[in-house]
Amino acid sequence: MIIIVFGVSGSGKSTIAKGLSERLRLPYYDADDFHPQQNIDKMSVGKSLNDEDRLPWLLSLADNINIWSQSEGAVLACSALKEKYRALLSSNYKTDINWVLLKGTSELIKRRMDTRKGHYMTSKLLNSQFEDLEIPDYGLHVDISEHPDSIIDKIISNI
Ligand SMILES: Nc1ncnc2c1ncn2[C@@H]1O[C@H](COP(=O)(O)OP(=O)(O)OP(=O)(O)O)[C@@H](O)[C@H]1O
Ligand SMILES: O=C(O)[C@H](O)[C@@H](O)[C@H](O)[C@H](O)CO
Repeated sequence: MIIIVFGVSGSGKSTIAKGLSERLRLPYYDADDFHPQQNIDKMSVGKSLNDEDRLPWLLSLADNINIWSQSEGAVLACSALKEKYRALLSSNYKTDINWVLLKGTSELIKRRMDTRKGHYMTSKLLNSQFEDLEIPDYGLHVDISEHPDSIIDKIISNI
């Protein structure tokens, strides 16, 4: 089984994907760990990524999803903001991906990001993340205002 937890920066993807992987006993991966260094450097100086920056990253993730789907499966935390990014992520993979969108207001997410320590991504880029986000009409959409445990329970009972 492949689950992709997606949404804007700071929406809780890593927190929720990690928790889901523990509960479901599936390996956890964070798409942040697959960015080329130049993407990390760009975000670290407060510049948002464009389609060109994201392409090699998405292609390498698509290859990995293909590999994971043939072994133990995975829970992947990945922004996957645009429809064409999600199409790329699923292009090598024959069966359906379980898409889980974390939805919340920019005020709530900004508050959480501003108290998060030691992360290269600050809330300065949050507006551009919301501008890029294309909300699909498929997948499970979950409200992030609740405690992570209740969000994880809700996801598990709906996938
Ligand atoms: N449901 C929640 N309730 C309260 N705090 C939360 C919740 N989910 C996440 N957080 C906190 O919000 C912050 C952002 O969460 P997290 O790092 O998991 O988001 P992310 O989407 O993975 O971010 P990024 O894309 O920038 O890596 C963290 O400090 C995390 O502890
Ligand atoms: O598509 C993107 O713009 C990136 O994936 C970002 O979302 C960051 O990687 C992440 O949010 C930082 O942690």
